[in-house]
Amino acid sequence: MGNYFNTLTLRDKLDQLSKCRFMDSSEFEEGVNVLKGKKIVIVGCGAQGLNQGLNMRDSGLDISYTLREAAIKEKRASYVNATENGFNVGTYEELIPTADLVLNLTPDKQHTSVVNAVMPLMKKGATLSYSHGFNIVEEGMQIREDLTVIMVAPKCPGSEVREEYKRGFGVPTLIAVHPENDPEGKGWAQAKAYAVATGGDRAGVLASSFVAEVKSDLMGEQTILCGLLQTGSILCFDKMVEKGIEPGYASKLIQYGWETITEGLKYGGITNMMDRLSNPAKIKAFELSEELKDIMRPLFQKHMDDIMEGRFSSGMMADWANGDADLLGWRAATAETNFEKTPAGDVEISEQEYYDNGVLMVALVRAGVELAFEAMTESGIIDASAYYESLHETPLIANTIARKKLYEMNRVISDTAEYGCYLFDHACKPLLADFMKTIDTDVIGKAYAKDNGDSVDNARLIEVNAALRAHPVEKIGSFLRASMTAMKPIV
Ligand SMILES: NC(=O)C1=CN([C@@H]2O[C@H](COP(=O)(O)OP(=O)(O)OC[C@H]3O[C@@H](n4cnc5c(N)ncnc54)[C@H](OP(=O)(O)O)[C@@H]3O)[C@@H](O)[C@H]2O)C=CC1
Ligand SMILES: CC(=O)[C@](C)(O)C(=O)O
Ligand SMILES: [Mg+2]
Ligand SMILES: [Mg+2]
Repeated sequence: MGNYFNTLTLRDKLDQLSKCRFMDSSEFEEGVNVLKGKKIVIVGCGAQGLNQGLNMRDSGLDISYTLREAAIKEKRASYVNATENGFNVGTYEELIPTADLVLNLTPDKQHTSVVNAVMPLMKKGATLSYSHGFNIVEEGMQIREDLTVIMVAPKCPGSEVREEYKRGFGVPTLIAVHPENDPEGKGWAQAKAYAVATGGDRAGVLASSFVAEVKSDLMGEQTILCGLLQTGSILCFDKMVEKGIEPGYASKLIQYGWETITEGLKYGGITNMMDRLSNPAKIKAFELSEELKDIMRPLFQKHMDDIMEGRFSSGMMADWANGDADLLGWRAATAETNFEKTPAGDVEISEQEYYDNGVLMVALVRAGVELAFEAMTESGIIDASAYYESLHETPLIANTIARKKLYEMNRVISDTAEYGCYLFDHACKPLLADFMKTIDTDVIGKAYAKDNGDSVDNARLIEVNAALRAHPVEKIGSFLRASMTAMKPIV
């Protein structure tokens, strides 16, 4: 086994990276029928496992969970998750032999051992499914040739896969069939039905590839989605406290601010988020984000290059081999940050105040979304995939921070995402040190007001508005959001 992507010719790499077809809703008219009555066994009842299973059962499918014997014996969280939600739970030997589909929803670091344990028990002609392409692409896992291998990858943290489904919406999802494993030609039909069962078809589905999913997913999670929200939370909090803002207020402004300002993003792209600011504040946010883009662009490109060339994966797998020493150490260090240790204050902050007093946060979101989108599309990832992985998923990650700060984000996202988030954060904080020295409470913690009140230069405002609307993420975004007719507000 080795990195499958690195064995491909450049032509094949580009071909696999460019697999990205936005699927029309008419392609899902069959609903879940292809999977009706099929035995679907989920390995692992964690962030994706539990929440996908709940959605799929509500969609009428036969779902059960198979866990490690130790998890059952010790009644671990995964066992409690499954049984408290009324699911049947069994060992591999009990459930895998009769399974029509086995969904591998265990942590990426466990995939090789899990698949090696499960595969011999799988009946002839069954299907193995993943929600991330890491094991197939970065580790080159070989699957028994009679088995069908598919991927249904929600572009969303597990908890929000369930929350959006309960609202009657869903989350954007990439589906794929592994070209080496589709012996009966049933992969796409099963992947489509699975995407309907999780609610993904209500948000948008891309017919993608294992390669395109893994390279874009690693990039989104390390940079804009988790890395930058972590760095931004810590830097903005420390700056406000340094400048005398009451810590409880500062904590609340950040904890709930990302969620509030990115709701504007989810509904109307960067344009709508920026339009929620006053004209002077919009121009200020634009100028700050232009500066942030210039400072952070090399770091975003480095992450994209490390992911494309396999350096990220080999670095993370070295930590796996070292007992997750870095992951666990960095997780503990995050818990010790002042932002994490300061509860949100008992203070009223209106929806508009989160925008008005969070101009720097708005600037960070614009800079991060555009940089991640640019780095991905410059490296062969198609715009629709880059949109789901940068702009649309940011509010879904922000929902987890609103629940229980960075702790909750890092708990819900995969260990792979968490590891990459810390890598980015460690590099980005020093990179922004000089920039942060120029920052004061006029752009974070207090409402931005120019010296001369709210007048602006019209020519400059027109120039800023045109620049915001001209970015390619806004063009593909308005197309994709047009099909999100079932999108609901989070409150
Ligand atoms: N987290 C997310 O939001 C997203 C994750 N993904 C992908 O989904 C997959 C699952 O990730 P995620 O939900 O985060 O995983 P979690 O860490 O939340 O799930 C852990 C589950 O896997 C079980 N498990 C751990 N190790 C083993 C093992 N060696 N053998 C059998 N079961 C094991 C655990 O059971 P036990 O109680 O025994 O430890 C637990 O049930 C990954 O491929 C990830 O990349 C994709 C999109 C988003
Ligand atoms: C939540 C999600 O999409 C991530 C960030 O890719 C992950 O948790 O791996
Ligand atoms: Mg992801
Ligand atoms: Mg991921």
